[in-house]
Amino acid sequence: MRSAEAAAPVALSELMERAGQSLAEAALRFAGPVPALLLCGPGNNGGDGFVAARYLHQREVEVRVAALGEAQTDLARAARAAWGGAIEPIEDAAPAPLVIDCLFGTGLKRGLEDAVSERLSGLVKSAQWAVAADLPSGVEADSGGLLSQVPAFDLTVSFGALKPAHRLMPAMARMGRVVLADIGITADGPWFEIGEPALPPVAPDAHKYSRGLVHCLTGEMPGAMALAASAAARSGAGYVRVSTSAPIAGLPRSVVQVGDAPLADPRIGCLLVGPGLGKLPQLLTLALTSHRPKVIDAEAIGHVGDPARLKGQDAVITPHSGEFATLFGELPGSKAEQALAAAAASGAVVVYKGADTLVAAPDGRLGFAPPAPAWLATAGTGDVLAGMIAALRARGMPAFEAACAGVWLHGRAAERAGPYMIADDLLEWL
Ligand SMILES: NC(=O)C1=CN([C@@H]2O[C@H](COP(=O)(O)OP(=O)(O)OC[C@H]3O[C@@H](n4cnc5c(N)ncnc54)[C@H](O)[C@@H]3O)[C@@H](O)[C@H]2O)[C@@H](O)CC1
Ligand SMILES: Nc1ncnc2c1ncn2[C@@H]1O[C@H](COP(=O)(O)OP(=O)(O)O)[C@@H](O)[C@H]1O
Repeated sequence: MRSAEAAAPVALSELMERAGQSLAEAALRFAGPVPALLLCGPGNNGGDGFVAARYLHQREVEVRVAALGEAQTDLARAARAAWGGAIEPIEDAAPAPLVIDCLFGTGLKRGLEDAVSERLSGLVKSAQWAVAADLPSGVEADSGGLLSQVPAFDLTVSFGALKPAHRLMPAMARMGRVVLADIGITADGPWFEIGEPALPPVAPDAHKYSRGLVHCLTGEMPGAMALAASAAARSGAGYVRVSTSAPIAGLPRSVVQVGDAPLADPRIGCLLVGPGLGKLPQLLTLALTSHRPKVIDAEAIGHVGDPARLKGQDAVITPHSGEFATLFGELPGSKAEQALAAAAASGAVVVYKGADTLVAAPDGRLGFAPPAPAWLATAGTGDVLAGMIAALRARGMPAFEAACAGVWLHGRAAERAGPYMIADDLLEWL
């Protein structure tokens, strides 16, 4: 973000003007012309607040401004002077129906003082609408951590680009709706928000093998693999084959159940191992003898042991936090940094699941999932995701793109399936 700012073709004062105007417009559209209280901090986040106050006043909204100390940057000082209206000390500020938090943004270095964070929380709780400028004050921009108590906002207006905290827990749960205001700069980092994927078209001369063969290795709990294999079949694979020692109930009839099959079969577009595997590490070892692309999920992740075993395997791994810790131990840094370190250590694309799923590639690319419904937190949804990614991989998408596409489609399917869905229902919405 800071490098984007430095490279921006427009003056910083103009960026602040645009940020403040966007904030005012977004708050007005969201809350309507109700009396507003802007809380302005000492840095440029506070400067955005003074600009927004000026715009709201021009739009005939009743505005009050409360400041935390004096402005500390030239830009903020200029914005404060241009406001020209009264400024109350934050300790004395009375509540208002609309509270706009411009205390701190990306420059926050430590938690807010207790008295300030309590004041902020009190004003936010008593407001009808609470809006945060760029980031709620107390949120650490890069990690998504909370440096002090952060109340729940209804709307967060991010300037120029989303920051990691907009997509990482616990911060993302405090932001309400997040909107991105275009202020004329673009992010230039290696990370991005995963968007709707462009899926490979079905070629006019396609046949079932060219559309992608997913081969699944079943373990001790065939139900989990039934979910994963069904998801692969519903995600456009031309052929889904399950090797199993006993017939699995509940699989679509189009999914072929076999005994042993050679894993070196060049028609295999993706091998899937893990869902329902149980205590059968030998099946992972078998999968790793194949040179075909693979998705490694669930218990199979725990059987890897040394992440370096995955080097050269062309693998996507899909751990939740417990499986991640089993394979990689306690890594330092934010969830994003941990996922990137894990991808580098294993050479695999890492789908680090949870309420804030992200996808990391060994080359440093990092995709943050858009928010998905919390009702995905139900048994078997991870199996469905693994099957979806395996199908997309078999259809020819590269590992990172297939993982990102699977995550995006999974979240949207859950939205359509509704709050009382079970993992089986998700299959109907792929
Ligand atoms: N990056 C960009 O391109 C743009 C940024 N803008 C705004 O500028 C913000 C960043 O501005 P700044 O870098 O000035 O940072 P902030 O406004 O977030 O605050 C930083 C200031 O607060 C002090 N500080 C940090 N933590 C504190 C604490 N706990 N208690 C007391 N003081 C503390 C710092 O020493 C510094 O003086 C963004 O979040 C955004 O709102 C916009 O003006 C538009 C353009
Ligand atoms: N609170 C949540 N909000 C959004 N998605 C969630 C939440 N909790 C879990 N998920 C998603 O649900 C899926 C659960 O997968 P996993 O933990 O492997 O479950 P299982 O092993 O039972 O299939 C993952 O895709 C994860 O990202």
